[in-house]
Amino acid sequence: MERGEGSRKFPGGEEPNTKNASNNVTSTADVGPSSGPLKRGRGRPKGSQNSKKSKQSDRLIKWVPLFQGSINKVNQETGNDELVSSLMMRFNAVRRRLSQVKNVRGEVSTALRTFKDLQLRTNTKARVGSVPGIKVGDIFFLWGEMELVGLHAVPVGTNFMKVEDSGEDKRLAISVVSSGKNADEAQDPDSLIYTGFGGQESDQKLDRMNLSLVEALTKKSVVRVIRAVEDEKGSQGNVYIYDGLYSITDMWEEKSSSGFKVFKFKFVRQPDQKPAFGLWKSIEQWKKKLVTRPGLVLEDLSNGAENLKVSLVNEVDDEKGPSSFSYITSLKHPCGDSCPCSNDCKNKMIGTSLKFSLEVFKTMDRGWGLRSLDPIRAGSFICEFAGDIIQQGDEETDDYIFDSSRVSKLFQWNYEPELVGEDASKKVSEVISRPAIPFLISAKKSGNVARFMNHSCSPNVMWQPISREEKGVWCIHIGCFAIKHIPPLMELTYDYGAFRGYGGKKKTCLRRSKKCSGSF
Ligand SMILES: C[S@@+](CC[C@H](N)C(=O)[O-])C[C@H]1O[C@@H](n2cnc3c(N)ncnc32)[C@H](O)[C@@H]1O
Repeated sequence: MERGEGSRKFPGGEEPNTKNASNNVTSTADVGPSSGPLKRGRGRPKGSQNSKKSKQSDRLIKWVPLFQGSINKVNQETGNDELVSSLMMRFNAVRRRLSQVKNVRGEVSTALRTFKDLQLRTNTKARVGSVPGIKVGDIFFLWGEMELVGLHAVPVGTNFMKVEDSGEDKRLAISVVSSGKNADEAQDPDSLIYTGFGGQESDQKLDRMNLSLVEALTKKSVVRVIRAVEDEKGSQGNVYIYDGLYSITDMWEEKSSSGFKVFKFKFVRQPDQKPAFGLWKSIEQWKKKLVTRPGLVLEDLSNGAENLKVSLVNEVDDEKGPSSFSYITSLKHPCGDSCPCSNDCKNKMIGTSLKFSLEVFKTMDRGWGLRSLDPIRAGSFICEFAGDIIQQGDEETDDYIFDSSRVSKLFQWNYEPELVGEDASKKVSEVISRPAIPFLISAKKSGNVARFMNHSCSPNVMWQPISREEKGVWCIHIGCFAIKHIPPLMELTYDYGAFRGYGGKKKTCLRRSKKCSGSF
């Protein structure tokens, strides 16, 4: 089978040509832990640390990086969640790393500029139907990410593959991106009217992409639909939502506003798929207050303390809220107030305000949890951990402890150093630094949204403790960063960690992810 239109092939070892590379733009706001001035790690090449920032930014990208997903033949066929999330994580790590170095023109690269040049080698097999490892509702910020995992291989429009039919080669549509620009595409979460390819300067023709859609209609073959929506948090670009499988049920011709013939295709969503784009539409309506948020208990749990409202929602039972606590927005140190640097911190990694609309919600079996109404891009800063720094001793009976010795698990962002001209023999890692002096924070009496984050053995966020001296005072900040793209309303969870420096009893994990270790 061949890949559909728009796929690019680069022979092994060959330096890819940048000319055809095109991509959507990305925001530079979410450069994540790997870009901050606090990067540390084993094996980091000299000059890449913060203190040597100038040397790092002197480094040039001299060739166009080629991202190889390293998907073997078996994985091309079967795929799985772990493979997809590892690919996406590595890809985003490279994207962020590229935003820290100079490009061939000698300018400090922005994700926008360099990413246009980042070539992908995807060996993922073109297929009809769902793609292993990709779930309905998964989000992407670049069409290149969709290409990488084999979901959709062209920047816009229809992706098709060649199929043999009674000895004849035909093209069959396998996925489409609906831009949502036509009113018909944007409104109904269960169907859409999709306009064929071409028609801007002449009549549309029934060939290639359009013919592949006709073939899918005739064969009653399912087509993957990706809905594009504007990325409100990014400066430019789209978020792409995988909305599951659709069937084409009808097609007809119309005259466009410019008077040319266009083909229209009616797509209907297959039943029994979890809501994806539909959920986004609901959130839009809740935010605009066109519809009341079901289960809303409180509009703002922070009572104005946060820059954005933190809603409290219970769609599970009658509980009216968590046990009482004081809402604070930063860490309280034992003697004196918060760290003096919290308001004028030069550290870009950690902001003091919320960037995403967060919601505390009642889970089925793990008390209250935290999620976002906005999509969160991998690497984004989410919030700080607020609470009281406490002495060892009281933590055994405290469910709201942040134990710095438990977050020291190795976590790597930069998996492909050679792509950005770094020494591949020395594994560059974005190891979470363990502060010299372990500490405990309790968010039992005072805390912020972070106190509601539950544990998962397959987490989507991680905490980065940062300690440094500022104005003669030893300051600690704990920043929470997304390690994956997180769709709206997906619970935010982190790995509480297996190692407990201060003792404590184990609890049974009820999250039951595929990699669940049973307890935390
Ligand atoms: C920091 S609190 C999280 C918020 C808490 N769910 C609440 O209602 O306030 C930690 C506590 O939540 C519960 N919890 C968190 N993750 C869990 C999991 N994966 N399975 C079972 N209980 C969990 C445990 O009771 C744990 O001690």
